[in-house]
Amino acid sequence: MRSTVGVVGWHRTLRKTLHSLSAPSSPAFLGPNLPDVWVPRDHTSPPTHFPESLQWANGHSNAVILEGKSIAKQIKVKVADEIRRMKSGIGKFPRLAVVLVGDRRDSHTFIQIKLKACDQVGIETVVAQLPQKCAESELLDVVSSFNDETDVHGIIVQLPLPQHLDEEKVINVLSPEKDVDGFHPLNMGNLAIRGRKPFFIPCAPRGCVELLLRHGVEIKGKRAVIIGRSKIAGLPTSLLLQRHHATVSMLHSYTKNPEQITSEADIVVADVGIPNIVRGNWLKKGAVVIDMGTNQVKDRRDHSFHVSGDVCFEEAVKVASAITPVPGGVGPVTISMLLSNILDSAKRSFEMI
Ligand SMILES: NC(=O)C1=CN([C@@H]2O[C@H](COP(=O)(O)OP(=O)(O)OC[C@H]3O[C@@H](n4cnc5c(N)ncnc54)[C@H](OP(=O)(O)O)[C@@H]3O)[C@@H](O)[C@H]2O)C=CC1
Ligand SMILES: Nc1nc(=O)c2c([nH]1)NC[C@@H]1CN(c3ccc(C(=O)N[C@@H](CCC(=O)O)C(=O)O)cc3)C=[N+]21
Repeated sequence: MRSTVGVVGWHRTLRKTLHSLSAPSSPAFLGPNLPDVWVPRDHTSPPTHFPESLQWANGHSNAVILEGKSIAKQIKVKVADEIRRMKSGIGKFPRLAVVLVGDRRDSHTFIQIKLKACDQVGIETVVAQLPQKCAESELLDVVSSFNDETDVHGIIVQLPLPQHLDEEKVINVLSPEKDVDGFHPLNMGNLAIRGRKPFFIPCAPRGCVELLLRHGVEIKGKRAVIIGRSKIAGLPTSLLLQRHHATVSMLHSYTKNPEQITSEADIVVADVGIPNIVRGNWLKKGAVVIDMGTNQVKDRRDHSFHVSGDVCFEEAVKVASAITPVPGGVGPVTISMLLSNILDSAKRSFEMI
């Protein structure tokens, strides 16, 4: 079975020494009134101001730029340190299996970013690459075989899948205990219901909340508007923000007059996939803006690509009190949250937690 799959290979850990920074303790990811078991392990960070990481935008605005790269680096240092201690203590380390179908340019870019990050912290990876036209049964077999491998602690199936494949069927087959993306209905359902505990919280929503907490943005009682309802970002972000006691509205492609709704929001999260859809006049003065959009835009003249967010930054920065840049905002923190989820999964498997 595995012979039909291009297994790119095991990427042995480089265990590069990421210079040690002060070790932050944990924020309560699932909201302030949840039991201690909810508090993620100590490789994530407290709700504290990090003045050194704040930058002030130039021009007409004094919006704080919610920079994600340095936060991601700090989390990576903690994860790498734990993995180093795991390796020297019990001689084991985490392994991630990545399933990549087809040849979408953006998916290949995202996978390269994930593999590099795993390599930096000492997570071993294996990639199963399937052709665009692969049969659904072939994909399901690959996922099932990774479910059965005890030394695989996390599995990600890069989305979106080609249209002929049933995404929900594939995610259903994933073992919820290896579902480090947090997309399995058991994990998503448990995220939705107050008092319940998923094995994993999806990475982009965790990245969004980590950024808000790190920069001291209050979530409780705030009006949050999420534009987009995908299972990767929009839906779980709305679920996580309600667990943090925000009052949440979700907008989608059938929403009429979205700018009316966003202009009442304290926190606006954009997860649409359309460059610059969110304009400055969509925002209330002083709103906090999280731009999850990572759109690869082709330059008409030289055919090169650049990354653009869903928010028109130049306009929004003049209105917002704080805003994430693209690139360098939520994206890198999302990746560090994936590393944190994989480490947690390995620790659970080794009965270290
Ligand atoms: N930074 C990060 O960590 C991450 C970034 N992303 C980025 O976020 C973007 C979206 O990705 P993804 O969620 O996978 O995309 P999807 O296409 O799965 O979802 C897009 C969502 O936007 C909604 N939408 C589409 N058009 C409009 C509109 N005109 N007004 C309001 N809502 C609209 C859709 O509504 P409907 O449901 O009605 O179709 C849908 O819910 C991409 O740029 C992606 O790269 C994604 C995940 C993580
Ligand atoms: N199973 C699955 N899990 C995912 O988590 C998943 C997915 N499928 N499909 C696609 C989306 C998108 N996503 C991003 C992750 C990192 C960046 C990221 O690192 N962005 C960098 C720049 C990236 C670039 O240069 O292209 C930044 O914003 O600075 C962006 C987007 C995860 N997704």
